Amino acid sequence: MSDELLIARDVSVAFKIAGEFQTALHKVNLDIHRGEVLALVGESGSGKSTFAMSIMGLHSRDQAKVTGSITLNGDELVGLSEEAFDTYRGATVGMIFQDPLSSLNPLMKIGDQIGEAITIHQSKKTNVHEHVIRLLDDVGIVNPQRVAEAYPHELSGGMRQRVMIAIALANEPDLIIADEPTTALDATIQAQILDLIKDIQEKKNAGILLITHDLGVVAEMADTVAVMYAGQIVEKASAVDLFEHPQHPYTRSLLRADPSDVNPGEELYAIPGTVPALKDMDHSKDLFLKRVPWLDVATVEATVDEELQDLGNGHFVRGNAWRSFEFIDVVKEDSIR
Ligand SMILES: Nc1ncnc2c1ncn2[C@@H]1O[C@H](COP(=O)(O)OP(=O)(O)OP(=O)(O)O)[C@@H](O)[C@H]1O
Ligand code: NI
Repeated sequence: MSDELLIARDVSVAFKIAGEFQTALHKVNLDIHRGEVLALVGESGSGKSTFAMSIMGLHSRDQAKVTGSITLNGDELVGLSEEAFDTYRGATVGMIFQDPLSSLNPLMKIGDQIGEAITIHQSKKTNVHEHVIRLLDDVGIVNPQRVAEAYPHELSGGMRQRVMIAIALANEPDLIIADEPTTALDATIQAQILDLIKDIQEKKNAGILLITHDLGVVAEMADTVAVMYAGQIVEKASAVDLFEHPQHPYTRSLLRADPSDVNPGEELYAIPGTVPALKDMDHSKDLFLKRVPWLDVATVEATVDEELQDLGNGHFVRGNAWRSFEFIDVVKEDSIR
């Protein structure tokens, strides 16, 4: 497809822990098209940020081994030198993180920081100030002249996140990676920032990789959803399909455990157990089976297919082992247990 922006194929990442490489990400395949918002969801420790960091070349060369292929606009990123990544980062990919305060320089005026982001990647130094003001205006900052003169600590959390977005947009990137962009913000501010990101995606036709724990955010923002568990994609589908016809037990469990979906007085479903430690991740097994109490694990010890199964309509799911079982809906399961 011609509007293909990011193509990740068999991307694996291993971290050197106590002298040994341990797999944190196992053969991830994902595509992001221009103008598409792809949400990557999964519990803490499932490997979401590890994937994002491999797109941005932020893994340490000695401590992490990245394999497979990631192309952006057709250019291969895996194996690029630090220097090559420096120029490409910010120019082609913009990043928005959870905590803007730690990414901003406390000693530098906002306007200068945005200006620096622009000048690093553009040879023309003319009218940097004008460009800075326009960017601040673009992200909905009402008094851009004044904010350009301010220091980070003088701004609220929501304003700082707007500034980070302005920096991410400074060079009109094709892809924006937003890793928990609103987790640290109040609900009202969160909604404003999400609107802003949505607006940018529409106006600039940028592709967005949105990493979040919040399924409400996914429902509102995402075109496509990829569900990650223990370093693997276990399911991916259009957002509508995923919410209406979740297949993998992990996806079903996540949906069931969504706090925004629970009625007052109702107990929230908690997925039993935890994501396995890296050393315990045998990717030839369905690593989630242990955490589905209503399946008889002993009889489902079968290995699972490496490839995601194509259910049609862009809906993919991993693993056949659990499918031969009469699957009891997670919701009903509560009353059975
Ligand atoms: N630099 C590193 N060295 C060693 N292990 C790491 C490193 N970075 C991540 N890991 C491990 O890789 C796994 C995946 O971590 P990652 O941060 O990608 O998860 P995540 O899905 O982004 O979680 P969260 O939702 O908490 O941000 C975890 O077990 C983590 O401890
Ligand atoms: Ni993360």
